[in-house]
Amino acid sequence: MSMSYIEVRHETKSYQMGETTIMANHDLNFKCEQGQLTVILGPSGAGKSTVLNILGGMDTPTSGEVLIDGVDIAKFNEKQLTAYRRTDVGFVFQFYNLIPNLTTKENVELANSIVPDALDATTTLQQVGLGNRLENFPSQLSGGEQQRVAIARALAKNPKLLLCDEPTGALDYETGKQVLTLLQNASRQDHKTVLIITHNAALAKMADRVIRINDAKVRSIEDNADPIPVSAIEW
Ligand SMILES: Nc1ncnc2c1ncn2[C@@H]1O[C@H](COP(=O)(O)OP(=O)(O)OP(=O)(O)O)[C@@H](O)[C@H]1O
Repeated sequence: MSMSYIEVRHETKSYQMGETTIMANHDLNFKCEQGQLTVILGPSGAGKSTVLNILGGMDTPTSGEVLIDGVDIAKFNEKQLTAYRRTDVGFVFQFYNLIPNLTTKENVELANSIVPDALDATTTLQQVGLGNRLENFPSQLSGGEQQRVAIARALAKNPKLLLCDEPTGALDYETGKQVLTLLQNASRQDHKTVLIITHNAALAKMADRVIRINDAKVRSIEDNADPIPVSAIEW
């Protein structure tokens, strides 16, 4: 049997706070398939950001294995983690994290410039509907437009994996849907492995796989045979 793109095995992350141990992730086990969209669903404090940070090479687990394309990144040193974050992962955060004194195009080019197989910045911005906003600064764009720049920036790196932390958290309903459509397309059309973490249960319907976590543990894993296009989801 071939391996999944992501295989998380007995992943635990704990924090020692004086006398008490805080379990942020407690023996997580799950897989994500190449080219699929996976949603990790859970309430605040469930451990979602912790596992996303670990998958993105921004943090390392206390124990367990985190296999990405068959390689255990839990064993990586700082240098290997930096290279992994740089070339293999595109990040989309709740609050965009654009560089304020760079234009839309320059924000994407900056990300582009650090990887070998980058896509053209202008083309990628056109793809997310921002071909007419190339020379604008982030402060001149709406929240939804800024998030689309962030998605273009992530896609332009041409990463294998797209990690999204509450990507619609700061957006209104319709704008959120536009952004989610782009992420769904990234898996369906561009065959990226996409992972979204959210507390919004409505997003479960758009995913190929839904992993519910609560209180630091995986509570259920479900596959959708027929994920619904974002445009048809209501919440
Ligand atoms: N650096 C840290 N030191 C101590 N405890 C931490 C640290 N980071 C996270 N935690 C704790 O781990 C648990 C899980 O946090 P995490 O941020 O992963 O949850 P979450 O599901 O992403 O929540 P939210 O949706 O509110 O961001 C929480 O109890 C949190 O307080």
